[in-house]
Amino acid sequence: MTTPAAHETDAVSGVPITLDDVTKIYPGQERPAVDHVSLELPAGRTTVFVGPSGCGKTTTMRMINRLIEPSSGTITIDGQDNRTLDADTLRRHIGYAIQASGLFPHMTVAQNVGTVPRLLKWRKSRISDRVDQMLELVGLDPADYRDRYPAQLSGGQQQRVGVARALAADPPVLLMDEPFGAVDPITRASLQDELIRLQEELHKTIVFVTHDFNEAVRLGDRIAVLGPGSSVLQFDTPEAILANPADETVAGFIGDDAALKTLTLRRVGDVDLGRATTARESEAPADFAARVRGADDEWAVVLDDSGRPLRWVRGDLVAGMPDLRSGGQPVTGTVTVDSTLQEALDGLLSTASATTVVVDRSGAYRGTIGIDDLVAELRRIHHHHNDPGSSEPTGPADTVERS
Ligand SMILES: Nc1ncnc2c1ncn2[C@@H]1O[C@H](COP(=O)(O)OP(=O)(O)OP(=O)(O)O)[C@@H](O)[C@H]1O
Repeated sequence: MTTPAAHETDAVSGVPITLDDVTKIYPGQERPAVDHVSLELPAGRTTVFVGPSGCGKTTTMRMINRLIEPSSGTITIDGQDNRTLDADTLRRHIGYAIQASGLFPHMTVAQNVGTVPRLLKWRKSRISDRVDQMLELVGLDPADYRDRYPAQLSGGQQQRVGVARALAADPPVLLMDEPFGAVDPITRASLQDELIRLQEELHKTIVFVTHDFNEAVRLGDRIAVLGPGSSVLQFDTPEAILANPADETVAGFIGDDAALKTLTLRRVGDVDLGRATTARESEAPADFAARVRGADDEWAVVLDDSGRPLRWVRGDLVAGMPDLRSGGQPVTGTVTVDSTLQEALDGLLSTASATTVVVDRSGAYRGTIGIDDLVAELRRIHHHHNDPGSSEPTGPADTVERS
């Protein structure tokens, strides 16, 4: 197995994990909790196990770091059978974060985060530096937090410390068992954003267990939808599962809003932007009116002199306006190229023009997205995943395959 240090300069620091025909029958149980499961988890990617309570997600995950021993089958980590790895090697290679953080209540934040480095007998100064580095990574000021006890932290802060602890020895693999299950929805969303940011930087092989399909869509490069005995009902990119669920059970798990969930996977920058007719507010209405008539636009956009969108004006009313410094309706709900298409949908639902204005990072006008553009994009994605012969590019799904 390659050591974490050897990966430091690589784009991908994670390693592949393979489950080959793995079964777990708990003592005294007739039915296997995990029944002949085979899965290949790609290196440097987040794979989410999602499925109903009791289907065997946790058991499957815990067999990877041997907190649970399989009854039969083989699990390899970077090609090596995990039964041949001693406890220290497993600790060094696999971080583990669980629901409600699992922090030791009698230890400070610093002692909690330093748990695995201490077991690995790192020097004190190295542990201390690493603790500070990890706390900064998860957005907690070391000076403020390292000496607190878990009870002196909010639920979200505890989860951050849990993630910092799991990452402390820089393991290529990170197992996360419903790590954000015990916090409120807003904190949960911000922890999810943080994990996405961390993963963009770290490229670990992450295995993430959740009940929540929305969370799976948000975090997963791949989703394994599991049924009873951890049977793999579907294993694919979130987009492919949403566009083409393998069966009724998977479709039921997705819910009725597959299209809305798909919109969360695409960015505004992925689609061709529309072009509204625009004018600076210092311009004469007559010139603007002529351009709007030429383009046959129902709505047009007035920009300030720095190019930032100010107001929507009705095309047929422009000619009668005394100037462009007032009138019309304020442009609201703008999005940037980094926003999701769902955010664009939210934006356009709040405007009379049913169109969202897209701005760049400085707030200057870039283009528009209308409801027709969103419908066309959804059709394109659906067509791609339901027509194997199609060669149209699919953005995120292709990105996963390429890199
Ligand atoms: N130590 C144990 N002894 C006997 N049966 C167990 C044991 N641990 C789990 N099980 C059983 O194995 C099955 C799978 O449990 P597991 O915790 O892996 O499911 P899960 O999908 O993670 O569930 P949840 O989402 O509710 O956490 C369940 O039926 C559970 O009752």
